[in-house]
Amino acid sequence: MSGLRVRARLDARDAAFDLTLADGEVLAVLGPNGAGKSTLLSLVAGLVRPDHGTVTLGEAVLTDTDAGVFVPAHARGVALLSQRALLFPHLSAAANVEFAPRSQGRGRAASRELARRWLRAVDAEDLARRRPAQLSGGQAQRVAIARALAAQPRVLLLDEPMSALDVTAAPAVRRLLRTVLREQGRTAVIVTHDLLDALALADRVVVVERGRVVESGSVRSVLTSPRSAFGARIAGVNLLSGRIVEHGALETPWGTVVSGTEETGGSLHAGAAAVALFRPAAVAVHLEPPHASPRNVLPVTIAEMEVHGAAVRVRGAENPDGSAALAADVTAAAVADLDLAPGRRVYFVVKTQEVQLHPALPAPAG
Ligand SMILES: Nc1ncnc2c1ncn2[C@@H]1O[C@H](COP(=O)(O)OP(=O)(O)OP(=O)(O)O)[C@@H](O)[C@H]1O
Repeated sequence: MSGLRVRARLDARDAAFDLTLADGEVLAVLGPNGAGKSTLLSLVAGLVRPDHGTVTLGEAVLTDTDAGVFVPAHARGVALLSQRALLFPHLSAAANVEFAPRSQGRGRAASRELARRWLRAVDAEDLARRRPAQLSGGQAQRVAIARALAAQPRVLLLDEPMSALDVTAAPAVRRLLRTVLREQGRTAVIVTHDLLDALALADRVVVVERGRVVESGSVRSVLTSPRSAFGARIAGVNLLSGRIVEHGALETPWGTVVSGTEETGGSLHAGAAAVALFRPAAVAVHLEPPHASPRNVLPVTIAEMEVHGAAVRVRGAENPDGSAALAADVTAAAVADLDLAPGRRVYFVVKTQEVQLHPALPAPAG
């Protein structure tokens, strides 16, 4: 047996999980509030004991209720990173990172060297002497990532690691996590509310509802053919699939070219299979194509309109490849001003910086 396997029931929280994770796989866990996502991480981390079941990591049995096995959290080879960097407030950043190897019995000099290496890896070397109170949220989270990695965990668990960061700090942490998770081939489980994070960071996604895994597959498959209520709700993101034709530009099979920004640091080369994602709220609807650049102008025939929260969601006809129609969220005033109605030919206009380009993911595993 390799990888992580969880088969556990926790009755007090009405949770019953059965899932496996291959070595080197990154799994994103999505689901509504209170669905049991954190509970799943707690079961793996050894923070809660299931009423019944097993948690295994490769050959190691971490939990086995029948056999009376429950390896304590610190001895599991599992690191948990939460929303807020839980650094020791009285220790410097460097001492926080050193703590992990020290508590595993490494010598002082070796621990110090490891801490330096990991702080450098998260681009926080110059913060080494600062106390947590002197760090911004994003800086503290980078130090917390260094501390988690310095423990050399076999599995990294991340509980909404970007949700407490402001919008300016989140991209750097997301880029760092992308390096840590995707390029270093780590085994990891990331709980997130953000589908775009799932897409940027994970190989596979599971949707958790009421303490159960209700859907599992590639992020794209969950996006394009959701089978759970939550999957359908989160699929409210526009997605176009195609190939990169030049840096920062994707062409769909029917010849539409969309420009966007790549958060992955320029790894998408011409010919690469990719997806472009943008939120309906980022789309403006025009009756004539605007001339201002840099903007994407997508001709659309309105198929339907529906009230969507405080906005009106305007949906185009299905794309030529049968993928979900593009959607725009506009104000009711705009609907009236532009006289929008089904059948009308309009232009969906979206700024380049609102479009995220990502590599297309491989087919779902299992
Ligand atoms: N420490 C706890 N003790 C008892 N019940 C808990 C505890 N933590 C969570 N629960 C309950 O377990 C259920 C699952 O909660 P959990 O925190 O795992 O959900 P979640 O999917 O992580 O939610 P959120 O997205 O809101 O963080 C909820 O009904 C919650 O009230």
